[in-house]
Amino acid sequence: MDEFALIRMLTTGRQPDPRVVVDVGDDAAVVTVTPGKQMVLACDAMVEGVHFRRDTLAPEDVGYKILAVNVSDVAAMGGEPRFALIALAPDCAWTPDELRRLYDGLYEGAAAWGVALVGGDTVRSPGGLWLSVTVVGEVEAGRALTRGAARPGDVVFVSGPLGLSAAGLDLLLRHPERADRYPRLVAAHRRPRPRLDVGRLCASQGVRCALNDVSDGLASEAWEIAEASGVTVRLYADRLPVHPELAAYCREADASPLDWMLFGGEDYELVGAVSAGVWPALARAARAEGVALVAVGEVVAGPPGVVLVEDGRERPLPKGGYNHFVDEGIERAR
Ligand SMILES: Nc1ncnc2c1ncn2[C@@H]1O[C@H](COP(=O)(O)OP(=O)(O)OP(=O)(O)O)[C@@H](O)[C@H]1O
Ligand SMILES: Cc1ncc(C[n+]2csc(CCOP(=O)(O)O)c2C)c(N)n1
Ligand SMILES: [Mg+2]
Ligand SMILES: [Mg+2]
Ligand SMILES: [Mg+2]
Repeated sequence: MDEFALIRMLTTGRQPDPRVVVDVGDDAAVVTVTPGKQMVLACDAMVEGVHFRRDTLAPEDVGYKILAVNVSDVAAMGGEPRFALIALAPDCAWTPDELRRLYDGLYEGAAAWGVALVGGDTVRSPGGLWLSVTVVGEVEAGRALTRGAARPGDVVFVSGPLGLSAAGLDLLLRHPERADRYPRLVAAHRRPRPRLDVGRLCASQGVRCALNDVSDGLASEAWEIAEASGVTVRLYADRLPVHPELAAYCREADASPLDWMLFGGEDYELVGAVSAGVWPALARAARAEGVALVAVGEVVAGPPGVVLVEDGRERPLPKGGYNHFVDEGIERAR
């Protein structure tokens, strides 16, 4: 199948979207934006062998996940996703049918999150699949939630349990025969759920709120907030919500839930900070929508960084977590 036939196969047969003025098929897409809103733009890539392997994600999961991780960044700004472009570079081991299945996952996510896929690029990779999505979202002017908005006295919260995706990956790589026993761990890894509900809730309160999505691990994302805000973030180990499946798998695998919760990554939950005065109303508003925000720490004045309180003792937490060049050796090779 040649390049043009492949693009046609992957992109035809969709319902027209009234927001899209010029769709796939021209030099660029043209779309309608909402007057008075600001655009939110994010771009995240996934690479075979780095973000997934053929035995950890099915083609449908790869398509779903590349959109989910991009939508998650829009959620972390308090925005709503609208449009997406995808650059796709398969090697010759990927069949047209597998790429079609990848697009099935992509379109499933697009329908779930209100995203119109308006274009992309298709090139050949010399080895392994590489793909990158650019997502365009919108937020009410002046309402975007940044990493730099945390202040001493704030409550630090998370939108749900952490460490599930990393434990799910460990399970899929080391004990695939046990995967059926841990459906939540596997789902967290293969089908992350971007927290648009939480991002929108935080933005709708009209209050100062720092927000970040957890892609590299809670420790790393809390560090990002601490550095951008010029504050110290204090986390309490015993306040981090431990999912029962994570606890059960850790008992079986003789692993530490805390390590996965702090450093595992790919959670795509949100971590935020709001003033202690605002926190009860935010938590109540979330509960009314069926969302359990969990207070896991506080912001204090001090050098930018993160500290962890465990068994009554406080210690500095390194900016550990997933880091492409540290893990893959560029940093070490210097
Ligand atoms: N090659 C690049 N050129 C320009 N800007 C970049 C580049 N790579 C990343 N950025 C920008 O750097 C900032 C941080 O990017 P980063 O990828 O760390 O955040 P993230 O997407 O939230 O995290 P993750 O990729 O782990 O999900 C973003 O503003 C991003 O757009
Ligand atoms: C096969 C395989 N090995 C390792 C991992 C773990 N992993 C890869 S990238 C990343 C952080 C998020 O990516 P980014 O920072 O690029 O957004 C994590 C935790 C995986 N998913 N699959
Ligand atoms: Mg990124
Ligand atoms: Mg992010
Ligand atoms: Mg990252």
